[in-house]
Amino acid sequence: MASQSEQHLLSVGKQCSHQTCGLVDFLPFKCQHCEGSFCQEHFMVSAHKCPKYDETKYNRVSPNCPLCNVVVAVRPGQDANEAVENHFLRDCSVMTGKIKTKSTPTCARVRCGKTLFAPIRCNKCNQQFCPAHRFPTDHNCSPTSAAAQNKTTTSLTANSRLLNLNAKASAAGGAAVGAIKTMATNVQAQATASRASAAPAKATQPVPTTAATSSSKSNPFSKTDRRARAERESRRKAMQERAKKGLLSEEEKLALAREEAELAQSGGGKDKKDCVVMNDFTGAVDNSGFSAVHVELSDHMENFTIGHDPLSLERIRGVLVRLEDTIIFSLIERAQFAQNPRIYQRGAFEELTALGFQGSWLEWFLKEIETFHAKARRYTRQGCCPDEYPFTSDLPPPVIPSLKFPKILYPNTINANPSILSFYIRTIVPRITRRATLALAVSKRAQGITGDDEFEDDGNYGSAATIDVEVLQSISKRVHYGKFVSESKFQDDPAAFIPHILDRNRSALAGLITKPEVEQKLLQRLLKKALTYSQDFGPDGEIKPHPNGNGHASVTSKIDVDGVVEFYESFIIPITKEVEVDYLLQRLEGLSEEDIENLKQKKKV
Ligand SMILES: C=C(O[C@@H]1C=C(C(=O)O)C=C[C@H]1O)C(=O)O
Repeated sequence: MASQSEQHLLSVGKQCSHQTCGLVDFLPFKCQHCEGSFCQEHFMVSAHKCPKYDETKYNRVSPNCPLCNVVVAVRPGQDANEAVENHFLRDCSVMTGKIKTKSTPTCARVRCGKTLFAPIRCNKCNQQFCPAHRFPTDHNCSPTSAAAQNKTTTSLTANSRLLNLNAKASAAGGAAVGAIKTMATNVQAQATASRASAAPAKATQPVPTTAATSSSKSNPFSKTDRRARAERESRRKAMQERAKKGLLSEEEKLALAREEAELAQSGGGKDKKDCVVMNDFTGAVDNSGFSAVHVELSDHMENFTIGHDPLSLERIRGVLVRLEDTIIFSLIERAQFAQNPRIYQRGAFEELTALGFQGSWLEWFLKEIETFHAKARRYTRQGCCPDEYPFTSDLPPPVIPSLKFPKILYPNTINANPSILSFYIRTIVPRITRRATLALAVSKRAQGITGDDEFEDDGNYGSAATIDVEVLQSISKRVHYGKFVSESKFQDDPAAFIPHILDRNRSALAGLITKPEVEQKLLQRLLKKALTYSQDFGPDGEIKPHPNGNGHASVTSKIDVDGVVEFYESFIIPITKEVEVDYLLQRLEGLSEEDIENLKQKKKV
């Protein structure tokens, strides 16, 4: 029984209102929602399951738009998804094309994203941070030049933006994750849609080298319009200058690209050309008097319908680096299945013979898939500037008008696909599927199936051939990108190449285009990528450590890592260089001696 003084003390404190607690707390906490008194253990709304707490009124996270990085306001009770969707449709400067007013910057540290009212710029990586992350050690600083940093930021693809977005989502906590995930899905859908519906017509209109032109909507003679045009032109030129220094934000670059496209569409009084001639192949200014204006949008963009310098060696190499990922991941997919040699043997399927098709199962897949892709205008006219080369011939014309790409490559007839297909079937498939093939044989022997039948196949003809086509298309694109490399190097210094082209000196040309340091770095990078991408992860994302046949101990590997490197070293790089030399040998065809002399005088500044 408590004494009198203790009784007195008890009257000072308050009993915890939690139904199972009742502790007398001398410094009780008061819940702002239900106004109950609680001890330290139960004062949180979650601890006493407060009936008066409204989650939507309090725990709201305002997500950042993944495209324009503006904080999207979410009204009390409003679904975050809905708020974000509305932002996309009405306010997002990237989705709507409105030139973005300067938004308040946010902390560049991943999973922070705090709105910065007093940004602190890191003098190493040139990004802006909140006070908590202003030091390089607090924000995983990657010291690069301001321009490169800007470029890196600029070249964020939709996907990498989405990755950042997911990082923000997990940092932002539950309420926003759904909205951000929905937004991420829609961003991808929008990005795909906008890529698919990219208006190529604008990019094909010539861009006059003269000063500002009148837009078709305005009156070219009115003073007000002239001033508006002049302002617009001076703003465009200023942005172009900043673009050259890599100082534009992504949105500004998109705005500039849009400005260029609109200007190109208004086109000026000159006769329209089918193609924007991105280069004068004769060495003289091309007869249209036009030269394209490029805006660097991203180092890795292959989209030739958006103006950027398609012959920048840095951009081209960026595409080759990105294609390494595509090739590795598609090989990882193929490695799941046994070799299934039957799908590469002509006449092995009587069902195909009955259809009148004499080729192999894989050749049938190539024909059917490429027929559909040709109708969807995947293959532009040969020799101009395609970066997609079919493995089959006699394909139908596109059902929609073909894209009028700007002329980038010199007309040529080079197609290395027959060699790529043969090497793939004879060398890559057996090596990359060896583990699955041997595992299949073990399981067949366990069922008493022995001899050749052990190694026959796992019956996944459709899956294996579908992935085969993907691998072949990615290797083909990579190898034929050598043409862009050659055109870029040729334009840098035509005089260095022309004598060897005229002498048909393959080894001298090969010596000019070969960059051993680039190749060496590529093979080192490739090994790291293959090791990383092929790791097996557990349900919690942990790496499943166990030794494997590759000799790279302690990590799992879904693919023959050494095989990937060998494919590049022994085939992909050599055949790329053969394509580069073959392209150069055709580079002067059809040019007069005067044209060739003019070319010799040119040197890229
Ligand atoms: C592609 C280039 O040209 C050559 C081919 C290379 C390749 O196929 O990876 C790499 C360097 C060069 O030897 C280049 O210079 O980047």
